[in-house]
Amino acid sequence: MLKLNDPSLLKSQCYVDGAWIGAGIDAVDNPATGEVLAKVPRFGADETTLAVEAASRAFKPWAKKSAKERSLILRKWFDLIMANQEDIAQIMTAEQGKPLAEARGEVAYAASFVEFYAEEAKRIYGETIPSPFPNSRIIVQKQPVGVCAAITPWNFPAAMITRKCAPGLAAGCTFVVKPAPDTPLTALALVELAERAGFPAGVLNLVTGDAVAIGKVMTTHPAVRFVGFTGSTPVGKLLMQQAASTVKKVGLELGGNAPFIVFDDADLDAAVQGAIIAKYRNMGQTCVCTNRLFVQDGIHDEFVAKFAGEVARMKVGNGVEIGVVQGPLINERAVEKVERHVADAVANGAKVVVGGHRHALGRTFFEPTVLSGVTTRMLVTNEETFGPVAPVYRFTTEDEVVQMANDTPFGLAAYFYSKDLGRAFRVAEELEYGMVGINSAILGTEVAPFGGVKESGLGREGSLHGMDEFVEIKYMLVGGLGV
Ligand SMILES: NC(=O)C1=CN([C@@H]2O[C@H](COP(=O)(O)OP(=O)(O)OC[C@H]3O[C@@H](n4cnc5c(N)ncnc54)[C@H](OP(=O)(O)O)[C@@H]3O)[C@@H](O)[C@H]2O)C=CC1
Ligand SMILES: O=C(O)CCCC(=O)O
Repeated sequence: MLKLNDPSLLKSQCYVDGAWIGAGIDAVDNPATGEVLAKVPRFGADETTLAVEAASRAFKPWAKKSAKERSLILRKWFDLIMANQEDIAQIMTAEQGKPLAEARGEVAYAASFVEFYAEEAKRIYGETIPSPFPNSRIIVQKQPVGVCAAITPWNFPAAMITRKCAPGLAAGCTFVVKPAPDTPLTALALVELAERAGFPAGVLNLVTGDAVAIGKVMTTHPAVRFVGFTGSTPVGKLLMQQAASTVKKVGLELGGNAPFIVFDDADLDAAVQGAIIAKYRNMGQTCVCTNRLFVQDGIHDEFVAKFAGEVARMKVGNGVEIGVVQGPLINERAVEKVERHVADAVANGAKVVVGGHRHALGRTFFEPTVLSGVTTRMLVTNEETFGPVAPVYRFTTEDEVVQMANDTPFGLAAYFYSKDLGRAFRVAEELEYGMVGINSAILGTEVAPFGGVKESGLGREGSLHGMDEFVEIKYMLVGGLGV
């Protein structure tokens, strides 16, 4: 059972127009134990329409508040999230599976977006442009887009919500959020803290339930002006199509197929540590986790031996246990996908260096795995595995590896290790990705623009640029001034 300092953070109702509503129907379970943690409502089109209407009524008064007033409420939300960091982390590990240390880190990461955009709320500046017409002025003003919808995944149950909502709320938008069915409890705890922080009724609403029905309302209701989604590319494409019917803005953070390249001249130990982080964070279940490791001939065997040695030492178990660095995968479907990818690679000639099977703990646990001798004919090359499997490819030249790295419809994150400064700029500029880690395996921070190119998505989250999605630019030409 979950033991929280503040048990009232564990909610099992949805939040619409400032009220907690709905009966608990859909079970949320702990992927490590199978224990049912709570049941949440199964809402559909009708309740989502009510939530959109509430957000629509709340929009004008919220947008008319001064930037400083909105900023202060966001700041209070940040303070409350950090004051309850431990409870939210416990809820997150229980429903999502990531080790407690990672969950605490995600809560702080989630809060950082709220803090950052509380500050940015006061800096949504306009422009004045020298007018080509006599006696006139040109003024450009930024205004909030209106009601926004956010559909979020289970792998980052807190950060994907705040990374979308904080800039929008700061700009004066209102929200309807649909969290993933595996992880609604973290989201509900955040909303409970938002209520305590003082967001007026209707400004932030959350519904759980039938994804297709909820998504349909979010993408077709004329009052919704922006739809933000993080998840798989096929669902992102569907939402984009649906949103076209009323020409909504869309922000999409979709799948990745991140390359991690180690050149002969790399710092070997740093590259091994980087590969561990880039591959096994959240059990390989992040869109920026590396899906393909390319290692140059001269350093290949040494890298594989050191890397596999580290991976073999990883402790697997329930994320609340001390020393555990690899928890369960989100569900058995995810384990089956990982098994399919490993079996396909082995059938086509790859060698299992370490791992390769379901873990002795059973059900949702999979052994952290390293495969060598991987070729581009295998499933792991073309599909996001989203699990703890590191396929290692051998390469010879820089041109060859850049071509292999770019040979995918995806373009979210890429990483490479090299001490050659010329190569660093050359390769970074050639990689067709929205984000590139150079001798670094961590990219996410509230101060930098997170997002992809090609089929990995549209728009950016975080940083100054993350605000662009939530504002419309209005140009005013003021004539007849006589000056
Ligand atoms: N970019 C990323 O961070 C993520 C990528 N993925 C990738 O996707 C694969 C599958 O994972 P999965 O969880 O099924 O991802 P999905 O894209 O199916 O789910 C993400 C979110 O979208 C919702 N959703 C699904 N279909 C619709 C719809 N028609 N309308 C509105 N919302 C919808 C889901 O709700 P519901 O579950 O109720 O359908 C969930 O909240 C993973 O293996 C991974 O490769 C997954 C998660 C995050
Ligand atoms: O997997 C995702 O969609 C979010 C990545 C988390 C991050 O590093 O910001």
